[in-house]
Amino acid sequence: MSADWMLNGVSVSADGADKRLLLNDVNLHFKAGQITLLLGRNGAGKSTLLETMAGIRTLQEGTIGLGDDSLWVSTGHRKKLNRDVMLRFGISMQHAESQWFASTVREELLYSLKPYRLKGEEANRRMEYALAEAGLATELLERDPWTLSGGQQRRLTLACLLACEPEWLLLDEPTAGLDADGVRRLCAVLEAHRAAGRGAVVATHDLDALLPLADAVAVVSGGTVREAAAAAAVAHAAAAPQALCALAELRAEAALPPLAPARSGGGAPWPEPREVAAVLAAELMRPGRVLGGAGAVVSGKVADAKLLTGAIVDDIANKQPYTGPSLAATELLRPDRFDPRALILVYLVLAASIFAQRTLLELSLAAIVTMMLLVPFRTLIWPWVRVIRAYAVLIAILCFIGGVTFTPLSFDWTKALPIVLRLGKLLLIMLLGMPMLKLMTPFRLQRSIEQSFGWLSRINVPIHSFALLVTLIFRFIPLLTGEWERFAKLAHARGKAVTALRTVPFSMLQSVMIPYVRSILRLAEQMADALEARGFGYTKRKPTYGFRLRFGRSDAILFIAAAFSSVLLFLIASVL
Ligand SMILES: Nc1ncnc2c1ncn2[C@@H]1O[C@H](COP(=O)(O)OP(=O)(O)OP(=O)(O)O)[C@@H](O)[C@H]1O
Repeated sequence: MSADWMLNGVSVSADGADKRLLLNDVNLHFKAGQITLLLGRNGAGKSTLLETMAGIRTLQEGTIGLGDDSLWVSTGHRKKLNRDVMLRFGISMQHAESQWFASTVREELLYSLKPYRLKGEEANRRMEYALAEAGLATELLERDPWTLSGGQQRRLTLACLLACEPEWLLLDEPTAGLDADGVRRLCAVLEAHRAAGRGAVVATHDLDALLPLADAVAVVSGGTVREAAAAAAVAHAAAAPQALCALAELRAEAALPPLAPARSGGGAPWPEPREVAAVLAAELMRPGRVLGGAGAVVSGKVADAKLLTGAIVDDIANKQPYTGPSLAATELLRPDRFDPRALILVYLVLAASIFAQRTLLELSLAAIVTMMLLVPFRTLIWPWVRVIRAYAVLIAILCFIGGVTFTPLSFDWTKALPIVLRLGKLLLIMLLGMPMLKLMTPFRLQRSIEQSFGWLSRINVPIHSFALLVTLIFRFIPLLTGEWERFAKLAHARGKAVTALRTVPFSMLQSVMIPYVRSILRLAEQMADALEARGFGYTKRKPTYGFRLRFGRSDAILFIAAAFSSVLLFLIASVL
């Protein structure tokens, strides 16, 4: 029998610019020997919850434990993942393809098994067993996972998990893309897993397939989780005694009307699903009330179960207050809010005035003006904090090296000052550029170049090629970093790495570099195909654009604010 998962006061925020809370004060107890379903609308936070349990997301607050062991352990002032806990569970992520990087199915399976340090024979036995359980032929072992069908890839994710024989299965949408046989196999695997005293947490929308299996259901909504029922929120025909028991419990509490006269031709004591759903929703909303025991029941038909669960989820979700950033702030940070031409003009104007500053006082004033202009966009700068800090340290070191004299030992400030001025100006210009990357998409940037300088093509200036090149560079930088983050995620989820999240451990670098380059080339190919489909690269045919940029009111306001600040800085520089 394995141990229970305990989540206490778990909060997680987004990695991105707005840092909004994705999970807020989640308290959950997943029991070993049970299958718990995570239900909720799209975007409710189910995947986030699973990834948090798997240690792929940093905890803002709270603790996660498997039995007596913590997922995160303190080492000095830092927290580190607990490898022992990592080895006890397996996670399959929502999109099967997001977890591939090896060139064959065999290598993928071996990669999952690597942290368990098994002997060759045992590893082979596990691979064969896992493939058979997932219903994949051994001939597929030498195939590239990317060339498998969607359903086969989903089966392979299951095989990768089963090969490791984990105590806990964390599954995100495991039935997506599976055929009927695949679903049957998955259910059989889950039932066997439970029978062995092990546990599973499954995020799903597929109630038809998985609700009949579930022991417990938790409803995720707006980043919080309510235990809809300690036992399955819905029981199927096979669990009728348990279901009847729960129904009786509700009746005993007068939450449901007493046994109704038998319905037409029937004799079944089931109330209408909608009736039960309404009662349950009311019960769940009652302060301090969480349904205990068997919780709630509905007719043996799973279709009815859907109605009930849908009603609960909708009801809870509708009562969640909106906790994201203010709409005005979100609006301002939208990548299509400003015309890229306005942003580039603003940048050039401000950069010129920063370059014109000559003294430390002038530079300080330029810094104040820059900071004031950046306040509304500050959340777009947070992700760069480490880079900024590293650059500031570099300035300090270079200043020290430039200013220090050894005969006699002293510090000559006049020598250090030019370094501060030059690198300080660069820092301010760099800060101004950081939000730009998020405020315009590569495609809009390309449009802006073509719209403004398209006329040059009439005199044979290759402006379209230049615009395309700029777009590709802009698009490729996030692609490189995004792909690296995916590899770091894999290193933690499948490689069981315990280094800081978003980093690949040194020991794994060698095995990751070639797949990384291969993956980038594959993405580049996909991108080239997409561009070609839009008509790029054909000189005789105009590409399809779909929109035309317009210099609007908000662009004008931004430009006026920047121009005013710039003139002010030039004036100060000439007066001082
Ligand atoms: N890295 C991130 N940065 C910002 N927001 C994020 C990030 N990851 C997830 N989110 C947001 O968190 C919310 C929850 O996402 P999650 O993928 O957990 O939902 P879900 O319940 O699994 O949805 P679905 O049923 O569609 O799979 C969504 O609003 C999503 O946009």
